[in-house]
Amino acid sequence: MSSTPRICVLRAPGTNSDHETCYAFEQAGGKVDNVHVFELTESPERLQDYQILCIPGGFSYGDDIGAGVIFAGQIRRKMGDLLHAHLQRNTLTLGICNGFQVLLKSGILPNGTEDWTPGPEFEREATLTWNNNGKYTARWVKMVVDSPQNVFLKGIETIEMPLAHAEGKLCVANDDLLNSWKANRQIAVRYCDDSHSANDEVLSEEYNPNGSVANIAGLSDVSGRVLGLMPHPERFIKATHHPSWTRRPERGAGDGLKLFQNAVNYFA
Ligand SMILES: NC(=O)CC[C@H](N)C(=O)O
Repeated sequence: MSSTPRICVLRAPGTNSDHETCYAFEQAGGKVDNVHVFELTESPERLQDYQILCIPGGFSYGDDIGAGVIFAGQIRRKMGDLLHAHLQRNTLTLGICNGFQVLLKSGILPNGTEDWTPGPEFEREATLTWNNNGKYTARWVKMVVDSPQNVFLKGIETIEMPLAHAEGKLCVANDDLLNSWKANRQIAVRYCDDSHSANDEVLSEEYNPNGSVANIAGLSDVSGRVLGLMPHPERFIKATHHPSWTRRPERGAGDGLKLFQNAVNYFA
């Protein structure tokens, strides 16, 4: 395997964060292609060329019938075997915001590399739905890492990033699912308060803007090779992206770059 991983940033009609996401992976030292989903459905074998697959943020298919639902259906029906083979290899998969919605609504999360099977039918026990405030909400949030085995989150304990979404509230069908995520360390990141504490008690809108169950901002699969998160690491690539940068000592790279560097360095 090459020491410089090839990265497929997969976009659909309505995706809007693909260029920033490509830039983030490039800054981390990866070799990136910005690929339209139809290119992959026409030439499925292309996915074998990549070590990292990333579904970036945006409004794929206009969020019609629920954010990420149509793109997720495309993945299950038209690219299922391809994705299954990708997950089985020693690859990484990242979904940011709309990408997380796609991973969850296709079942790639929480099932991940171990248990995901493609096909038209599947039982979904978790979803991302409308924020408690009923509005598209854009603001910076603080998070604590709860899944240190996830490749993307290696060495990160707390992190700040901006979020920007309408359908970011994670809901689960039952407590058993939540408990299994805890047992398997699948809760990747949680929204937290200024003292960086977060447990299952849902924090106020100031800290957990969508009202996600157990303050969950992102999920990992069991292997730690798949990550989906609502906030946008690609929007904190430089220290000066932070809204308080003039009052902070940090210069150079922003903390969001670490996720992309961790992914690229996994193949070094
Ligand atoms: N930034 C994004 O990817 C937004 C995701 C989706 N369109 C939503 O509003 O929920």
